[in-house]
Amino acid sequence: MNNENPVVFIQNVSKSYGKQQVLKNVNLEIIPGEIFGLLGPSGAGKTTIVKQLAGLETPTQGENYIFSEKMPRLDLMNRIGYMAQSDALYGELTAKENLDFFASLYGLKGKEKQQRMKDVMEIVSLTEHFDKLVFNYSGGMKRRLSLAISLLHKPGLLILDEPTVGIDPVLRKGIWAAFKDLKDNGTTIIVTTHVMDEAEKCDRLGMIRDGQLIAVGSPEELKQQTSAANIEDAFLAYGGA
Ligand SMILES: Nc1ncnc2c1ncn2[C@@H]1O[C@H](COP(=O)(O)OP(=O)(O)OP(=O)(O)O)[C@@H](O)[C@H]1O
Repeated sequence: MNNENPVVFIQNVSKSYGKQQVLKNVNLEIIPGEIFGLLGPSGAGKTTIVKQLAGLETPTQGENYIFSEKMPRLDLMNRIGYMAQSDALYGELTAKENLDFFASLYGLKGKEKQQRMKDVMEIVSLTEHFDKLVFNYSGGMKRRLSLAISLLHKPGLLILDEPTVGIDPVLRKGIWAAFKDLKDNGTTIIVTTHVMDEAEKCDRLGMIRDGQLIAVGSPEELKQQTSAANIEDAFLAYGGA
């Protein structure tokens, strides 16, 4: 931990939908410039956490702070990039038109907008598909376009819900290289995943099961503390079965 204020501060957060409690007293700090992974099985509560951080949901109890401001806050939206689990794209438009639409929403204009659209398409290796209708994109291409859109306004905090689902290993490697570059430029990144080799690439991980954070630490720390050979075994040792 360093002395800077955390980018994300989750304080005693619980969430219920009707009678079902899906988050149970979650406490977490995410520090500037780290890649933080939320790891857990389907239904554990990962999406619920990141939706709250993106300002799309509110907790039943507790508070979420981003850049020291209590969420949700509309004026923080231009400092946060959010990529949802399902792609929110316009199929009848080209990739370029989709980018143009979202870039305008973020207030980008003129040459800067055009340049930024090119840059983000390059990051996700879609440059040659700029003018293709999104309807004709594959699932993995749509994921990459969604990622490109989340990067348009150079957010300080990037929140990515299963960003690499449906993306082949070669492109996945490229995307993780892009995450490292963004991190090196000071971006803080949160990714949800249940892919173990991705979890290994995070600076720190939060293991979540049944709405509870059961362990937080670097992949090395988590393995050492449980004498596990890999993250999957560490997860099991913390009770993540
Ligand atoms: N709007 C909602 N109304 C009712 N229940 C919900 C709602 N959103 C989420 N849930 C429930 O909350 C629990 C946690 O869901 P969540 O989507 O956060 O899990 P997850 O860890 O992201 O899973 P996955 O990896 O499958 O996306 C699940 O039991 C889910 O059914």
